[in-house]
Amino acid sequence: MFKSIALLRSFPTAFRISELRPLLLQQVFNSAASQPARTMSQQALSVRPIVISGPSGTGKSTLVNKLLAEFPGCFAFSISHTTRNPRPGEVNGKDYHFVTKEEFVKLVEENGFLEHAQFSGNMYGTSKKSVRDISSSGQLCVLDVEINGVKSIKQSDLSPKPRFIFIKPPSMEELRRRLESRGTETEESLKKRLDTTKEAMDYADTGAYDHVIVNNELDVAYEHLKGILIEDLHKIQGDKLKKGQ
Ligand SMILES: Nc1ncnc2c1ncn2[C@@H]1O[C@H](COP(=O)(O)OP(=O)(O)OP(=O)(O)O)[C@@H](O)[C@H]1O
Repeated sequence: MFKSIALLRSFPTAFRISELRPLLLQQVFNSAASQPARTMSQQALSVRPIVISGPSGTGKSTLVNKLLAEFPGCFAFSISHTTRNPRPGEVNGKDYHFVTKEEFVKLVEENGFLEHAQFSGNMYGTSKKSVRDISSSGQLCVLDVEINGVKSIKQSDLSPKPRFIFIKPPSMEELRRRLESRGTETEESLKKRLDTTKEAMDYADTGAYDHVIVNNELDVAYEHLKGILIEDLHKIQGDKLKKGQ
C-alpha cells in the first residue's frame, strides 16, 4: 500500500532515524538515558519541543546535526512504539517500544499518540508520553515531521507547546540539485519528494509555522535556527551544570 520511504517521511524523525540512522539515535538516546533521576528539591526544567518540517532535501538533517554537534547532550529524539518484532540486537525501550497490537490499539483509543500509521502490516507511532518525558528530562525534543505530522501535532494537546519551524529551500532548482547531489535518490523517489514540495510550501504560506527559515547560505540559516532556540539551550546547559553533567 505504501512505499516505504513515503511512509517513513510521514513520521517524526525519531521514527525515521531509528530506521535509517541508528547511530544517531543511539547517540541521542544514550544521552537521554544517562539522565539521573531528579530529586524533589530540584525544580524541573520543562523544555518546549521543536517540530521541524520542510520539503525533502531542504537541509533539516544538516541543520539539526549542526545543533547536535554544537550542543551535545541538549537534544533528544523520542522513541517510537511499534507492533513489529524486534530485529536481532534491537532493545525494547531503546530502539523502539515494542508492543502488542492490543497494547497499541489501547494507546490509540486513549489518544496517547501524536501520530501513528500502519506500514507493512505493522503499526508505528510516536507517543505523547515519549515526547513529554524528554521535555521534563530537561532536554529539547526534536520532531522532524511531514505536513500531516505537523497538522496532527498542532491539533494535539501536547504540553509544553512545541515551536513549529519550517525550513524553506531557496528555490525548487536548488532543492532538486541538493537532492541529486546527496546521491540517495532514484529517479522515482526524487520525483515523489519533489511532488510533495508544493503542498508543504503552500501549507507554510498559510502561516502554520512560528518560524520560517530559508536555507540558502547554510551558516546564515543555522544562526537563524540557533537564535530561535538559544534561550532554551542556555537554560538546558545551566541545568546540566547544576546537575554536574
Ligand atoms: N544551505 C545549504 N547549501 C547547500 N547544500 C545544502 C545546504 N543545506 C543542506 N545542503 C545539502 O543538501 C542535501 C540535503 O540536505 P538534508 O539531507 O539535510 O535534507 P533534509 O531536509 O533532511 O532531507 P530529508 O527530508 O530527505 O531527510 C545534503 O546533501 C546537504 O549536505
